[in-house]
Amino acid sequence: MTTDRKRYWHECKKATNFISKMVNLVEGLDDSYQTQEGLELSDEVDDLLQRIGWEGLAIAAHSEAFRRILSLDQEVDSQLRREVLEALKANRNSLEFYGRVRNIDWRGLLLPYSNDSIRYMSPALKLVKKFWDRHPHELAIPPQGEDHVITPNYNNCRQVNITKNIWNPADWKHQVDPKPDINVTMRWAHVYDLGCCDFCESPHACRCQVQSMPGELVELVKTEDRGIGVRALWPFRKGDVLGEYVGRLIPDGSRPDQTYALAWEAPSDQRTQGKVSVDACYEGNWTRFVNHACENASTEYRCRTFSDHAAMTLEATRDIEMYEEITVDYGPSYWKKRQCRCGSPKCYSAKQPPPTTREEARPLTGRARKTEKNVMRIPLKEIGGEEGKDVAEETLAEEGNAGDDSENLEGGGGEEEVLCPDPSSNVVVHQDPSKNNDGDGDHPEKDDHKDKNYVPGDDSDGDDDDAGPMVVGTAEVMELGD
Ligand SMILES: C[S@@+](CC[C@H](N)C(=O)[O-])C[C@H]1O[C@@H](n2cnc3c(N)ncnc32)[C@H](O)[C@@H]1O
Repeated sequence: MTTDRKRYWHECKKATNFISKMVNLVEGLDDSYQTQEGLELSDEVDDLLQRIGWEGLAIAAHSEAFRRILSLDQEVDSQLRREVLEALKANRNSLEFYGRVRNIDWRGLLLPYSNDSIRYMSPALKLVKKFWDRHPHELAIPPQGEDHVITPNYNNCRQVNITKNIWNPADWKHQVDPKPDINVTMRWAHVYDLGCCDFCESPHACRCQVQSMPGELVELVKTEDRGIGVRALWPFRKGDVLGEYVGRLIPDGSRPDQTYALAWEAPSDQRTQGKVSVDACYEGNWTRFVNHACENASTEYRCRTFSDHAAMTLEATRDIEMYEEITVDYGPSYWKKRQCRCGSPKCYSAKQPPPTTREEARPLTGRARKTEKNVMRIPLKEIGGEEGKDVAEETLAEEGNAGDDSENLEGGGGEEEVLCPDPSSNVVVHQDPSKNNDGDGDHPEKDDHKDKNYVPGDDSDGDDDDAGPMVVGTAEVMELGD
């Protein structure tokens, strides 16, 4: 066994012992806890379990510091312990996301107790079926104080997580240059000169990968006024390649709403300019949720050649602290017709008065409604929704309340999943009945998608869906006409 594996194995063993102790403590089985302090501790643990559940406790159990905090053998300042426990309770969702992105096998720690009726245990084990079968970047943490986990969606379709770009010839069928039948971003396609690998300098397809570990260590959070954003769960360093901006590769100019469209351009070949866009509105990964900052943005997009293709990467331009929101500068042109809310004195939108209400926001972006042709909108009755009501709203939070041993944790009463096929593709998009997010930062119930007349790309409601060009780092996000 390598040292790392050995260390991990020891940590798991310690976490297992810790959980066993906690089970005994909660069940009052261990006499050694029947001291004055033990009784207090058992109350505190009980309280903690009601808030973060056994799953939260099992995730935290992998931390040496946390185990010490709840250890009777250690001299721990009770004030400090209370503060840590309070912080955990307040950040329960972050804790679960952390467990997910770090692949912590918290469930393995709890399974031995699945047949005993330990207090609060059964919701934790049932929870797996719903909450934990989602990719963590298909879920966003709500603002502090709220419990609902948010499922990001766009135009009522869940924003699914993918790991690779999608090239579908159907998206390119009217295209002459490049021709529809070949994915031009691939190195083996030899349509454009994509240069050598940026990392190993190989002129041929190589095995280089964007490191997935640090890149995955982020969580989606609902911001107050900028929709969903991304927060670091790891201290990144300047120069780290955090991830690849992936999505559907579509011809430049083919989608009216460019909120999530990023121009793909290989710097080694001028002919690539303005040809391909990486559109991540429906399929993409966490990088699409990185919000803009006019000043001191922490990352930039770059076009890199590596592995078997040329891709847009998101790279740290300075050190990023753990828990800091990751930002990128979209460039001034993106904000010509949108209102930036970064709050910086050097804000691109500073010349315009910031909208204080949605009403005031309208003139800034008020435009004629446009129809997004290649998105199929399914009438409610076809998807089993209630007449007169938009797509059903259930939140994962209802399913995922660890302290609640209710029936719907099992799955039946939870989320209704509807398939929303994009007619131009083979990819099936899951239509999401839960709360929406269209990037405007408003309460989901009041968002555009509740509006029957909502048309993607319409900015008359001031939510900045589409407007001028967006420049990110060295790349430019396509400007699409009306
Ligand atoms: C690429 S998306 C970023 C993720 C987005 N917040 C979401 O919830 O999906 C870009 C959109 O996010 C919102 N946004 C990002 N940064 C912003 C900022 N500084 N001020 C206002 N809105 C911002 C705008 O609606 C923008 O069109």
